[in-house]
Amino acid sequence: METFDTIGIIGAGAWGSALALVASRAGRKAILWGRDAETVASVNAGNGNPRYLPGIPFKEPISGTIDLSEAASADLLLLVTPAQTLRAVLRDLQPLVASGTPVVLCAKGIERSTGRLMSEVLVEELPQARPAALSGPSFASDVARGLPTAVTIASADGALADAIADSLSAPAFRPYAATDLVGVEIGGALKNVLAIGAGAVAGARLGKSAEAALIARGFAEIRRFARRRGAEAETLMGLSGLGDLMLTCSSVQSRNYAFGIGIGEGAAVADLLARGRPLAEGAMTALIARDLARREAIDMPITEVVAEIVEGRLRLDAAIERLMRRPLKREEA
Ligand SMILES: NC(=O)c1ccc[n+]([C@@H]2O[C@H](COP(=O)([O-])OP(=O)(O)OC[C@H]3O[C@@H](n4cnc5c(N)ncnc54)[C@H](O)[C@@H]3O)[C@@H](O)[C@H]2O)c1
Ligand SMILES: O=P(O)(O)OC[C@H](O)CO
Repeated sequence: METFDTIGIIGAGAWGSALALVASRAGRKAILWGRDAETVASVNAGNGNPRYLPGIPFKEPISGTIDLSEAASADLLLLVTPAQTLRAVLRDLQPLVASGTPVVLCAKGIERSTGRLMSEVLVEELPQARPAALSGPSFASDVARGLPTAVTIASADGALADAIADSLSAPAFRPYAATDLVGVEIGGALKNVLAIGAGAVAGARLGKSAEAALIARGFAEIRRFARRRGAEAETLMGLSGLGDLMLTCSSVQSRNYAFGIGIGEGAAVADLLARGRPLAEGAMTALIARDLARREAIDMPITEVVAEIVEGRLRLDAAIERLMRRPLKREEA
């Protein structure tokens, strides 16, 4: 099996830092690239990442750098900047990455301007890379603290997925390898939309029954969308799908669920989206998924109302009424 001794992590936010800790715990040399010199200096001084993971000590060695070429020369790259920044980051990486380098996409989203999945953006901008994705129920702060976590690592090349899983496996971090890259990406991206919806229902105190109904029917939408993209139904029943829905749609630790709670409590979406707020990628994904669903005639009524709420064009009570008044149908459809 291939082994990857040095791992370059691109993006020194919460998830990038947590994954750098994982790589180090797995016995690899972890090179964490960040654009913020202060954060990088803090990591190198052994003071952790107080901006994104406050109060969590970094006990394992991580080499921080603001030099992209240093991280880009690693045996394996993890790309951990937000979804909408991926293309720009890949363009910077393009001249620095050796042919055949495996690149693991860790952002959970879809590109707004093109509707492309992260792996599609990767193929366009970094054709010399071997694509993979990491997804599943995993809060950065849990992982950084060393709490037990399981994720999926997917690549169309099963041997590569196995090798990446092996290289990142640590006592409290258990990766499962998979080959359905598209299914894993879709599960990770679209669960954030439902987390906003479930959070809104919780914030408005509409009851746990309503939350469960929204998650189950929203999950049917995700599976419909994934099927259309050629994903395997089984994939969505795994960690990057059902597993991540269970986590993200039930915990205030989730930025997307917390964003939804804010909406349900009556906060203005513009205020919740203001700069400096924690990243709630589902807000962007809702708009993209709604547009793609319309274009491809995929029935996604919950995604549709979440998008309209995020746009400030629909109130939560009107959204619920619209969903409840839809014509009755067979559950499996
Ligand atoms: N935080 C989690 O628990 C978690 C878990 C799983 C997956 N993810 C996914 O990981 C991705 C990153 O999330 P995060 O939690 O680390 O976000 P974050 O907000 O904590 O950090 C984002 C990082 O990206 C950097 N960044 C932003 N724009 C950039 C650009 N244009 N060029 C270079 N760097 C840029 C920021 O400086 C910051 O270091 C998201 O897609 C998220 O869905 C996060
Ligand atoms: O904080 P969130 O909502 O971005 O969720 C983080 C992870 O995706 C959970 O698996």
